[in-house]
Amino acid sequence: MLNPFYQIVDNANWLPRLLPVGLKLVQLRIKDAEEDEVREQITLAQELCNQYQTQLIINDYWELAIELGCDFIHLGQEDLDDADIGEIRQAGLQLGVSTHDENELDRALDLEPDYIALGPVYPTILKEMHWEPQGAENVRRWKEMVGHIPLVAIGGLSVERASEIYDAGADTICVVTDVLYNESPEERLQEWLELSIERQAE
Ligand SMILES: Cc1ncc(COP(=O)(O)OP(=O)(O)O)c(N)n1
Ligand SMILES: Cc1nc(C(=O)O)sc1CCOP(=O)(O)O
Ligand SMILES: [Mg+2]
Repeated sequence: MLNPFYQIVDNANWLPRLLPVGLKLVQLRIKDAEEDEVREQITLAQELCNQYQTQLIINDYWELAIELGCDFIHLGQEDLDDADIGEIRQAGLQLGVSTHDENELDRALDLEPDYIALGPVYPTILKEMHWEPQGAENVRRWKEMVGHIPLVAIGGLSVERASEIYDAGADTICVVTDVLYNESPEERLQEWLELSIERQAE
């Protein structure tokens, strides 16, 4: 089962701050870096996540993830164009896939992924998106369509917006800025963890 709270970080240096608070599911999402730098970052993230028994998911770099013995990757639709899914599965990696519309969802479902992400649920300031915000209504629709596959909601989510999105059917909520751009990332993460523990108890 995926943890109900999922944090994306852009650098493994966040991990010594966030893992001691109790973060159990984290994605390393590095953009615009040399391969050696990414390799170092993944290795550091693996060491730290192992210490805290936290699930590490590598974004984009599926070949490095295989080389370094990672066990979970996240790929978007453009990443899928270049990825060798057979090699990824052969290496035993779990796979999460992004979706933004029903065509993308069909493609993702064919891959029998370990989770499906839907975004952007709300407007995000992190990156330019070509899709209108999905809203709680599409989270509900996606959950009906993905069935037993865990559904990850991403994009513009905050502690204040979380209950509506969990209620709509998201199994896990993934964020970047709500924690990392907060005045106190550790305190904001603590709020998320308390909320998600309450959800798990329900
Ligand atoms: C959990 C989660 N959902 C969606 C994404 C976005 O992936 P992608 O569309 O490949 O875009 P980039 O993140 O690579 O810019 C994600 N990373 N994680
Ligand atoms: C990386 C990413 N992918 C998205 C998608 O919809 O596929 S939304 C997103 C950014 C999420 O950041 P924040 O929580 O700060 O809005
Ligand atoms: Mg990607």
